[in-house]
Amino acid sequence: MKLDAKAIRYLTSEDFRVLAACEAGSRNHEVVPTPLISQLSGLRGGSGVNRAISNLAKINLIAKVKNAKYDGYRLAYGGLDYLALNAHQKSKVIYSVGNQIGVGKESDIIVVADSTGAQRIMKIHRLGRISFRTVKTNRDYLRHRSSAPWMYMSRLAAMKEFAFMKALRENGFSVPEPIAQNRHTIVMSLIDAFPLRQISKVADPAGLYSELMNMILELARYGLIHGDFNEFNILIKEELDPEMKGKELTEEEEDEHIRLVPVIIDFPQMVSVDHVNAEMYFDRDVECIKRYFKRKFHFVSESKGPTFAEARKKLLKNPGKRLDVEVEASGFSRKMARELEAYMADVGVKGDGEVSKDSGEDDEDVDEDDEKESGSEAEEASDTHETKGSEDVDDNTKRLEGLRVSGSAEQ
Ligand SMILES: Nc1ncnc2c1ncn2[C@@H]1O[C@H](COP(=O)(O)OP(=O)(O)OP(=O)(O)O)[C@@H](O)[C@H]1O
Repeated sequence: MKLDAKAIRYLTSEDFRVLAACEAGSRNHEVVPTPLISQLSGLRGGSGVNRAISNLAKINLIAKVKNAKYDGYRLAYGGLDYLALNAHQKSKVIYSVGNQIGVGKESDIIVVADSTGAQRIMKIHRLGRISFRTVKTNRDYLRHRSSAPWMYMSRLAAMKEFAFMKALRENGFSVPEPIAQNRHTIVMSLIDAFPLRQISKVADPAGLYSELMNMILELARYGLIHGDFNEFNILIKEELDPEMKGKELTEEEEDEHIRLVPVIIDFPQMVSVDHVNAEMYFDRDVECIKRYFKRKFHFVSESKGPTFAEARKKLLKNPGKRLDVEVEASGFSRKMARELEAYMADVGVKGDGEVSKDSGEDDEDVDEDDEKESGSEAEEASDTHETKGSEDVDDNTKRLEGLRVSGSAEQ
C-alpha cells in the first residue's frame, strides 16, 4: 500500500480517464463491471478502454475481481493515490515526489516539492490500513457506505484535517500551512523539526510545559479540544529569539537564545467543547502532557494543570471565534464528523506512546492480515516495476529524489 509514484509518468490521459471511471463506479459497486467502466470513462471504442484496463491492472492501480455474477475491477489504494497525485500535479501543488518519511497507523507521510523545488509534505490518509473486516460490520457508517468504506473514510479524514488546519492556521495557532486537499490526501508546509517524542533533553521543561498547557486552553477558548494531544503529534521547532536574529553569536550564546516552539501536526480526534465527552477529552489531553513530562523530563508542575471548568470560564469570559462552528460551515459537516468518530472509536486512540488496550489486540490481528496482503502485492509489483526499498521509510533526511510525477497526465 506504499506510494510508488514511478509509473505515473507513463500513464496516458486515457489511462487516467479509465482510472477515474473505476473510482466513480466504486462508489456504489464493490466490483465495477467492465461495461460500466467503459461507459463512465466516456471513451469510444472498446479497445482503448481494454488496453487502459490492462495497463492499470498490471501496475496494481486496479485489481481484477471475479464475482459470482460478473467479472469486474476494484480500485486499489494505489489507483486512488495516482488520481490524487495527478490532481495535485495539474493544479501545480506538486511537481515531484520524494522520500516517505513516516508511516503512521493510518497514514503515509511523503516529502514532495513544487516546480521551484520548495519542499512540502503530502499526507495520505489510509483508514483502510486497519482492515474494515475487523471493524464491526453492523456499524451504520459501514452499512451505508459498504462499497468502498476505505475510500470514503480516508477522504473524510483528509477533509477533517484540512478544514481544521485551515481554521487553526488562520487564527494564529501553530500548525503547518495547509496548501491543498484532494481525495484522501492533503499537502501542507514542511516543518523542519522533530516530534516531542524524539527530544531527549529540554533546557526549560517548565516553560515548554506551560506553553503546551496554554495551547490546550487557547484551543478551548476557540471552541476546540484536540483529543489526541501527545508527544507524537507535537513537533518541536528550534527558533532563535527574534531580537538575536542577524547578530553574530557563539554556539553557546546561540544555545542560550534558542526557543522551543511547539507545532501541532495532527488532529484526528479534534472535537467541539460542546461534545458530550468534551470534559473527558480535555482532561485526557492535560493528563497526557503531565504524564509525559514526568516520565521523560522528570518534571512535575506545582499547579495541577487546567481543568475543563477553567477552560469553560475562559471561553465565556474572553471568547475567541468558534472554530468548531466555522469548520462545520466549511463543509466538514456534523454528520461526517460523527461517521469518522464512530470509526476512530472502533480502531482506538494512541496516547502517551501506546495504542489503547482494546484496539491494540485488534490491531495486531489486522497488521498481520495487512502484512500478508501487502506482502503479496509487493511481490506482484516487483515483477512489473521497481518498488521502493524499505530503508526509505523513516529516513529523516527529507532528501528529494527529483522524481517527475507526471508528464502525460490528462488535462
Ligand atoms: N508537516 C510536517 N512537517 C514535517 N514532518 C511531518 C509533518 N507532518 C508529519 N510529519 C512527520 O510524520 C510523522 C507522522 O505524522 P502524523 O502524526 O501526521 O501521521 P499519523 O498517521 O497520524 O501518525 P500516527 O497514526 O502514527 O499518529 C510525524 O511524527 C512527523 O515526524
